[in-house]
Amino acid sequence: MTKPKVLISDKMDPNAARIFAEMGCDVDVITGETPEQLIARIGEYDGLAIRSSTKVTKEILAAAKNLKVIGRAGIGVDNVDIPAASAQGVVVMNTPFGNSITTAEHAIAMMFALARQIPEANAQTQAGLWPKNGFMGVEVTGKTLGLIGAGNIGSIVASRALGLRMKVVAFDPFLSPERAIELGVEKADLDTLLAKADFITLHTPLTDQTRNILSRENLAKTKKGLRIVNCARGGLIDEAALKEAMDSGQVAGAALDVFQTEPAKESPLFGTPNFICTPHLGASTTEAQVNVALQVAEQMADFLVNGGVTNALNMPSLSAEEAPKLKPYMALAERLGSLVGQLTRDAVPRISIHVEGAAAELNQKPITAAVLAGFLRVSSDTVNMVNAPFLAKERGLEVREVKTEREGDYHTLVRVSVKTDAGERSVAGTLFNNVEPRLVELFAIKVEADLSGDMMYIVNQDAPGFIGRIGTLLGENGINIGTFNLGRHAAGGEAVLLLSVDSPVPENVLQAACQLPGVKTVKALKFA
Ligand SMILES: NC(=O)c1ccc[n+]([C@@H]2O[C@H](COP(=O)([O-])OP(=O)(O)OC[C@H]3O[C@@H](n4cnc5c(N)ncnc54)[C@H](O)[C@@H]3O)[C@@H](O)[C@H]2O)c1
Ligand SMILES: O=C(O)[C@H](O)COP(=O)(O)O
Repeated sequence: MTKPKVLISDKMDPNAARIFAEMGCDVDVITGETPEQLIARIGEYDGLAIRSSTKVTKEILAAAKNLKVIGRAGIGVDNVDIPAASAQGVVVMNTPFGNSITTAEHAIAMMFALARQIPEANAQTQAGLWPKNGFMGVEVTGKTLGLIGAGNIGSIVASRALGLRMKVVAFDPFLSPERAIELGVEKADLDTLLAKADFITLHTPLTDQTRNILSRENLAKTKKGLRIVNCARGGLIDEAALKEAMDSGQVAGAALDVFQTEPAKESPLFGTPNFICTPHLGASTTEAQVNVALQVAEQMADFLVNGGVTNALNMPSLSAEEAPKLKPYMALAERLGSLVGQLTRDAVPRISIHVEGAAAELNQKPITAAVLAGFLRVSSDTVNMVNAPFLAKERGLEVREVKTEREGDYHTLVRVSVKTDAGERSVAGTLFNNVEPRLVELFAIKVEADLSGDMMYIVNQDAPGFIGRIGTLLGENGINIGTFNLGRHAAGGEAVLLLSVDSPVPENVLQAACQLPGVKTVKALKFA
């Protein structure tokens, strides 16, 4: 049997190459190539092991005729076109925890460097200036740290900051009150955090919701003299607005490990007093690099040699016998989880997954994992079916599984219910022809809808003429409706409308839909 061939295209700890070889793969380490060089080479490889430098674009994937798996030795996979990889059947794996401690430590190091102006004091001292009176720092003890994002890295930063006797205020819409108590942090909304924090540190992925979370408007709401640390992703801070806020004195210091454009060879922030930066070094310790290199090589080789799937972002972990039966259920489960996640803004302390009829005969674990992956992926693009149950536990989300073997109205049914402050809300779906996922119930209203692509969710008071008005609004804005699914409790009562649309609905159209008579809620939804 020919050995699988793996290319390591970014600088990686040598343990990765050793493990690939030991586990039966041929491995080449060729780093620093241009996209054109990679396109010319990639066709011969079964596996591609990367960090953040290699951008795995559609063009590279199109040339990767033999590629079966991409392994990211690290957390963020924003340098991989996952939809394109999935469409091509290429599994994308990451190592979700291997560099978390290291990155949290970098954030704390940056905070201290800012508080005591260490880089500039070092530079001036070494230049022979002995600037003894030029640097007056601040203590961190007793200060308030505003944590934006309280996931793996954010939680570690919180624990370290509490150890430094700081107060920690956390903004994370997916942080439950119970988990906040467990972490010892005060859960707050963003405006409260902005008003209270002496230091802010960011630990979220870059998503449509987090892009420019420190915008010009939000920077203006901060306490004067704030110090900011970003070791998560460039794009979370509006860099031009940050420069203005530093020049005006609103922000007393900023430390960035990540930039909107990387490599950041120039920036208006460079040279600004009290601005410090590192070249995306958050994960760069010996310990973290050994962790992620060993883990990515083990996972990828196990997949290429034995077919085992671990930490895949676009594929469930499954045995060969279970796979064909469970696959359509997992697609249904993931969509139901995603629907509930997208429609629930409040903290959710409990999620229940109830399988009924034919679904009750199957292994429920992968179904539950798929629901959790869909639900949690709304808040973090690094969630997969393997790490979702673990993350749910970490975040204090109680997961209940219920089985009813007897059939109800459908021969098979998966129901997902979440407990929120507003009460219990549930959605349910079935499989048509045993393979096609369909939503059949949405918050106690019977509907029938295929959850895919871009969609719009509208709750309105049932009244004549509404469907015409929404159709006209979308038509006038060039948005083509694919399917129209309507459900209501009773004529004239509350009705829900789920529309599939051929293109994303822009914010101004959502706002206009909100203004239509009788409309209570409008939300854009997106499904894989
Ligand atoms: N600088 C580096 O070298 C480096 C190293 C590792 C990770 N990272 C980056 O750090 C970030 C965090 O990683 P992690 O492992 O902690 O991820 P995680 O998924 O464990 O945590 C992310 C947290 O962000 C929260 N979140 C999502 N949307 C939010 C929003 N709109 N507002 C507030 N919070 C929101 C989520 O609920 C979650 O708790 C990622 O972007 C990752 O790529 C950077
Ligand atoms: O998401 C990550 O894991 C970090 O950004 C680390 O990136 P790196 O592997 O390129 O250092």
